[in-house]
Amino acid sequence: MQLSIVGSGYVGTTIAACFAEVGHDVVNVDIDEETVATLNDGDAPIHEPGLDDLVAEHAGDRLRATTDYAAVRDTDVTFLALPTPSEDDGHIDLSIMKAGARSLGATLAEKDEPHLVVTKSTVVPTTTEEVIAPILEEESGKTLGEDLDIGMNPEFLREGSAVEDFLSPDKVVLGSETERAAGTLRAVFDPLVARAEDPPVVETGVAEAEMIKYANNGFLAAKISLANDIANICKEYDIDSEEVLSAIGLDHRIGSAFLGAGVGWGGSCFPKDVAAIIAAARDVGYDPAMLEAAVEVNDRQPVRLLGRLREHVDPDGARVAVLGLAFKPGTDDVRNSRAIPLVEALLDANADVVGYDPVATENFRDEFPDIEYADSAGEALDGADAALVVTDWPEFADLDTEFDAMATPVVVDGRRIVTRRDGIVYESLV
Ligand SMILES: NC(=O)C1=CN([C@@H]2O[C@H](COP(=O)(O)OP(=O)(O)OC[C@H]3O[C@@H](n4cnc5c(N)ncnc54)[C@H](O)[C@@H]3O)[C@@H](O)[C@H]2O)C=CC1
Ligand SMILES: O=C(O)[C@H]1O[C@H](OP(=O)(O)OP(=O)(O)OC[C@H]2O[C@@H](n3ccc(=O)[nH]c3=O)[C@H](O)[C@@H]2O)[C@H](O)[C@@H](O)[C@@H]1O
Repeated sequence: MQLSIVGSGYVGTTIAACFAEVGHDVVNVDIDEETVATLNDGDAPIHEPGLDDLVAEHAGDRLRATTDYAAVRDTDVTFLALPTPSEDDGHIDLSIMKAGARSLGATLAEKDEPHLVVTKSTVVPTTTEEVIAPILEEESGKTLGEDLDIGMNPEFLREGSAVEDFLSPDKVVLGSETERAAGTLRAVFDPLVARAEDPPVVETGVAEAEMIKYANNGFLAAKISLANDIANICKEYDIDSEEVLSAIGLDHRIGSAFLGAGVGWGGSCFPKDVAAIIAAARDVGYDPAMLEAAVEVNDRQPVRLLGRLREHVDPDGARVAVLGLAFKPGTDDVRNSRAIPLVEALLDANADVVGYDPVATENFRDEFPDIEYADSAGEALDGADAALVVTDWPEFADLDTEFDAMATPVVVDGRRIVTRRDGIVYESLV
């Protein structure tokens, strides 16, 4: 089929390359000329394992990119994969989605045949039907259910495993309100579902599909926060939280995934999506106490980590190595990294901060240009009065003699990743 995707970032580029891989012809529309040029050169504008190879294979053939929205007129289906950031008060910011829908609608005014527009972005319930669809109708002159259809297909890929997650999904969620839209969505996903050996395909309403995404992210974030709540109790009783959490994970009703206790969750989506659904719930008169508690526990973890540090070292004037700047291992993305509130608090306490991350240093330097950065963990630890481990990069598990170069070997581990114990003061957050 002929597909178009508006927005070629983490999601738009990943799904474009994967849709091309399963046999569709795909055109990405993006306002960023560098992104478009990079894609057309056969390179991926974002770095994800396996993505470069897919883009290189299909660019110029089944995959192309342009800044010109008119390209969507030669396609049957358009996916909107645009940013949906947070407003200051946590509400979803739909301004980019609205702008994209306006441009898309204006372009569709010139197309006679019916067209399906699918929300791929994470949007709060009723957005597609009550915000996007009216803009599309107004700009295109088309009528919903006649020569215009809408759908909603939430994305569950994780950064660092985006291609694998999209090509081998746990589930495919297809939200639609007409049989024609449902049939077109099925046709788009049939080759992927066949290739992935038939994952469950959930066919549901548009608003249900929007809510499934928030429920998925909200539940995962809350599961981590509950693990942290339990781990914090264990810590106060000097009980090994890892023993406790790995044991409960054996209960098939709980499962071991996302029980990793530590300094908490960050990234480009959990914080914004949990905040957005809390705000959307309050807008309709419901106070989501569990989701609010998940945020509260999460916000406390960096504070608790600094408290553990203060038990051993006064940060005022101390040289503190911050190991791990990315929001999670396997990515250079620092959006809402837990290192951000920690570095802010250390600087407020007049600490001398040196940061290290295997791949995220340059992105973190954009946020904190005035702190020192090291090219290795060993260099960061050399002469340091304390170390804070914030991201669970596998290489940190192998650190050993590097700690001997510290001025005072105090290691406060926010992710239970460091294995060395003898000859250092080791303090784990949980
Ligand atoms: N990043 C992730 O891991 C996941 C993100 N999502 C959701 O997918 C949506 C997109 O997120 P990302 O791909 O991470 O965003 P991104 O920020 O990586 O990419 C967005 C792209 O849209 C382009 N753009 C902005 N305004 C535009 C316009 N008016 N017309 C055309 N292109 C425009 C930007 O140039 C950029 O290339 C969000 O709703 C997000 O919550 C869902 C699952 C996973
Ligand atoms: O909507 C999105 O953008 C995506 O958000 C998350 O994916 P992502 O943010 O890439 O990363 P995760 O692997 O989920 O980790 C999120 C945060 O939770 C933390 N985490 C994760 C797992 C765990 O056990 N403990 C824990 O603290 C990580 O360090 C990280 O800061 C979801 O896992 C994806 O399904 C979803 O599509």
